[in-house]
Amino acid sequence: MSSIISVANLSKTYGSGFKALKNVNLDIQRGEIFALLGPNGAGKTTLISIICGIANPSEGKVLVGGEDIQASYRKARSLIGLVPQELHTDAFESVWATVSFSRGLFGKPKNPAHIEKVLKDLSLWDKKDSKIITLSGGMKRRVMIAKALSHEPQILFLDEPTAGVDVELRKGMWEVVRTLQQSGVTIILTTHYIEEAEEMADRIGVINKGEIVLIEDKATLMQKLGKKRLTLHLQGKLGALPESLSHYELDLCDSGATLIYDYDTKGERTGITSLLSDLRNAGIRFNDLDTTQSSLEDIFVDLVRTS
Ligand SMILES: Nc1ncnc2c1ncn2[C@@H]1O[C@H](COP(=O)(O)OP(=O)(O)OP(=O)(O)O)[C@@H](O)[C@H]1O
Repeated sequence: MSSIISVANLSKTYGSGFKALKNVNLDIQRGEIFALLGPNGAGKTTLISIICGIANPSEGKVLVGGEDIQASYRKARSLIGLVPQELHTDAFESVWATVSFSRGLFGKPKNPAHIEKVLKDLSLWDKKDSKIITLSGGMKRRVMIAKALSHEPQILFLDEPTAGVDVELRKGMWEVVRTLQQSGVTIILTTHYIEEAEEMADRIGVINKGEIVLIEDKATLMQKLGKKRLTLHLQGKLGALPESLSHYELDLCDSGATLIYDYDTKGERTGITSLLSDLRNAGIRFNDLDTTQSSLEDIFVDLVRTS
């Protein structure tokens, strides 16, 4: 895959002197769904605003489809559809008029067939003549997506697409996003919901305090999540591990009172049975044991705490 967005050494300092982005480097691949995770105030909206040409960078460069977002603003911007966090539409206009008007803003000639396809893809076709004010919250969100797609962009930004939305509606939205990806659109979404990133994304990026602290394929991340930890609370303290256990990757902690063994739940063998038998043979006894599994949430919380 080739990159459709390339962000290099991007920094943003607001007028107040606040540094909202610090040397961000990020490439978005054509056709992928990329989820940008981060706590409140991490810089997600600032990053999206700069890529979409709404805010200016203090330093660095952004290319969209090979076009510089500042030097070739109109060309670069026409490749992007943006669905902002806040829903703002003219309450008394019809769905059809609202979506068609958005296309006009990009200077594109009328194309009723495209607007019809977008409304059908988003299950809004039977609402095309309804006034926005009469729609449910979920439908209004879909109108916002239809507006963003009206000028046939190659890239769609969804800023917190399911914030404050109930579970049913969130799942419906995921379906919509998948359909859009299948139609060839590259999607970048920001979210607070780890579950959403886990469910939707091909790659996940984590931003904290203006810095990208992780970018990883979801599959690789999930593999890391397949690890489990067995903790054995020993009866007596152990000075060192006996030679007979040296082929296990064990950690002796708590001044020799706890033994830790990490294993792969997806591996062919976990090694637990033989470890327990070798421990018995070595005369090492324990009072208790527990197992824990790390989740994307743990990784996220850890990253955000330590960075
Ligand atoms: N115009 C501005 N002037 C000064 N500081 C700003 C401005 N806009 C945003 N900030 C600050 O920059 C930081 C990043 O804000 P941003 O909105 O990008 O975060 P976010 O990750 O999108 O947060 P949220 O998840 O809450 O939407 C915040 O501390 C915010 O207060």
